[in-house]
Amino acid sequence: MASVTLMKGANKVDGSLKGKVLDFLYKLQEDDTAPGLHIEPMKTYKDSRARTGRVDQQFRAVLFRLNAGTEPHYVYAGTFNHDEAIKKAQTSILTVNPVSGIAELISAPAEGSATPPPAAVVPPAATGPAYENGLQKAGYTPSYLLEELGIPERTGAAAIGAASVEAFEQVVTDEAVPEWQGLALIDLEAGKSLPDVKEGLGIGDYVDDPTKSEDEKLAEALKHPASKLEFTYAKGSEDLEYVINNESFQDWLVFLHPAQDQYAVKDRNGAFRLSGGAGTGKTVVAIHRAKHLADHFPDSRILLTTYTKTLADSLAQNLGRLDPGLKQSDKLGETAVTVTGIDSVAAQIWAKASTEEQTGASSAVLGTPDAAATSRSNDKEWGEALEQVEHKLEPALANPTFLGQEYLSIVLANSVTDRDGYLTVPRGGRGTPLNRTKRIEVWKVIEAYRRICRSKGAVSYPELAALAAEVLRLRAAGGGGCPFNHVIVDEAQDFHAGHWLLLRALVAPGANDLFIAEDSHQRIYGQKVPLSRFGIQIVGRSRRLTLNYRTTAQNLAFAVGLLSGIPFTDIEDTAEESADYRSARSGPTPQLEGKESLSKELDNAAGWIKAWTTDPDFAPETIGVLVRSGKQVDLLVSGLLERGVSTQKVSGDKEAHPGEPVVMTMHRAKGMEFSKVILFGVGEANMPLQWALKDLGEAEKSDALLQERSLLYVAATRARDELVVSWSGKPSELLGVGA
Ligand SMILES: Nc1ncnc2c1ncn2[C@@H]1O[C@H](COP(=O)(O)OP(=O)(O)OP(=O)(O)O)[C@@H](O)[C@H]1O
Repeated sequence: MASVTLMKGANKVDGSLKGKVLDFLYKLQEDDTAPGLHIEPMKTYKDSRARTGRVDQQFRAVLFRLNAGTEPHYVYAGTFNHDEAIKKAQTSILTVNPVSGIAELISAPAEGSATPPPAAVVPPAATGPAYENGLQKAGYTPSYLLEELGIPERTGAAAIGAASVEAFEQVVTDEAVPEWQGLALIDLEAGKSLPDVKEGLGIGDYVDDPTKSEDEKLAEALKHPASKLEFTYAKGSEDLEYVINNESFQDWLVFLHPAQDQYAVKDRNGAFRLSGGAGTGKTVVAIHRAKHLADHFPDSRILLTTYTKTLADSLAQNLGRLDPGLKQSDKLGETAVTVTGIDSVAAQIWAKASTEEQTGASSAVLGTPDAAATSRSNDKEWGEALEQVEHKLEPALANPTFLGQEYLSIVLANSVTDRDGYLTVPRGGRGTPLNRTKRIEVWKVIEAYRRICRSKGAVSYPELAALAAEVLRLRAAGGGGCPFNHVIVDEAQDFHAGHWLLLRALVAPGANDLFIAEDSHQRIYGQKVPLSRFGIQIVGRSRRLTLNYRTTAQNLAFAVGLLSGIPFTDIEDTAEESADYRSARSGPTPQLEGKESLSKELDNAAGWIKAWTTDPDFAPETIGVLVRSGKQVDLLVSGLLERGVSTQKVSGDKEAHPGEPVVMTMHRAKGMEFSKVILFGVGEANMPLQWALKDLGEAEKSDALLQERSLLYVAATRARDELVVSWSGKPSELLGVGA
């Protein structure tokens, strides 16, 4: 028997070779002395542990053999063409970094060669705009980086000497530079302090233990949190299969950043909030946390929830990928992980409540015992209420946006059921002040709204959430307990007061009760409401992720630029930063293209899609064309078809099929990602949507504008590799590019 650790990239072999690699590794685990494996040491080597093994006639596996326990342990570094494998085995060294204690595979120049490893090459000089290197600015020197972190002086010098963003990225993403070193340099360059960088990577004071053999030290180092960025231990044959069969873009299933890992597994003594820019892995952490809690508390009932059904379906699918054996259940309150959208949770609780519970909840929330709740109301009923009631409200108050927000954030959030209650309830946090006379007028409309909805047997989604919360509250007060032990929320920035009431009622306050992943910059629905109002205390229990795994540094810079200078606050009203988001990937600069007519803009989009899809290996469905409104989706699909480009419209719960680029609204693209993205129609007429701002008061208008900006940020951050932004006529003011 032998045990095996796999290195990142182990899965990056051609599909046809995967089966052979797996066979080789199974046999290695069973018996490393089996003759068919041809495990051979190198004649010349830099590391005496280096071996190659025979995968087939042409391909060899590169391995490092450790004697650190009762059975041999192999670190598998990948499968390569015969000659390449020999060279890699001869020139690579598996070692423990003497300063950080992290395991790393480094390359040494081949015997007799004077060529230094790539990181020593001085990167090209700046070609783009003036670049201020954060390492230079902070006064770091190569010797300091070596002393404090163990980053070789040659790498440190190259990073400090980088004179452009591209040159810096070339250094930190160089294959010869261990991943943890690249990430540490990216963090330091972005201005993170050295102690924070060390903490983020789990680097403490490493002390060499002379009583241990070198192999024992290596085996220990492989367990360091930052070693897990590149090395993963395969427990048995199932683990081997899992890693090797992984698609290349699903590295997150196995290789977590130490910060991500920590947020996934650390016990919390109450609610906890994880924030972070788009693509920093909040969803990845939420999924890992669900699995971690299920593994560690096998008798518990866990809810993983988010804003929409589509996103919930994708969470369920990815949780299934992470752990195919994990019990998932659609039934609320089963010992399992339930993955479902928050509105569906509310609907299920209400539907299953007893008549007595429904009557009690309806009286407490709506002031009437008979909320039938058989259908859903929407904004239309506000229009009807305004028509039915004689009121003296000015246009800024007499509109569905203001009234809907007031109703949700003040009336429902505080279970106000009558006029006196409304006249005395505190309205802190609402932008538009209301004196007593105005409150009386507003209440008249609210009463009419409630009456109209009741006559239709309808409740709104927020009402349903508040009703479900009250059902649970009544049940818990009667000794019935809460349906869940742990609740994990993704995309929490869009949750409204009704949702927060429900979340609080779904799980009792206590250890690991609520884990909240959110990004205030991506709030595109609803109102921000302080969580403390709902008995959820996260002040001081909040952390941020800043490394973007999804998009290139160029796309990220563009997206973050959309937010710069605009103040954002998080769920607890604390200023939210965006300046320090960063990416370790590089790609083309986003293209901003204004055309004189819609027809020309369509020509342009068709041109991009045709160019991208000429490569037969490129999957067309990884192109996303995103627009502001549903109307534009239809226009685009037919306009592109006229130009010989067939696309698919994706809306609602519909899933995209392979073979065609996807056209959808920016709202629908929330939480998704594409290789290439065109943001189409980002002109003055479409963004911000003028009709959505009509008649709004100052506070509501500025919030609506903020949400339009966030929507553009959400849309721009869907692109992994390439981004094109186009418009016809004048550009949107949100782009800040001038006419
Ligand atoms: N440790 C990791 N290794 C490799 N890829 C990762 C890692 N963490 C995240 N990713 C990838 O980065 C992308 C973004 O991750 P994720 O969707 O979790 O981010 P997010 O913060 O939830 O983004 P958004 O807020 O935009 O929805 C995904 O493609 C994911 O696979």
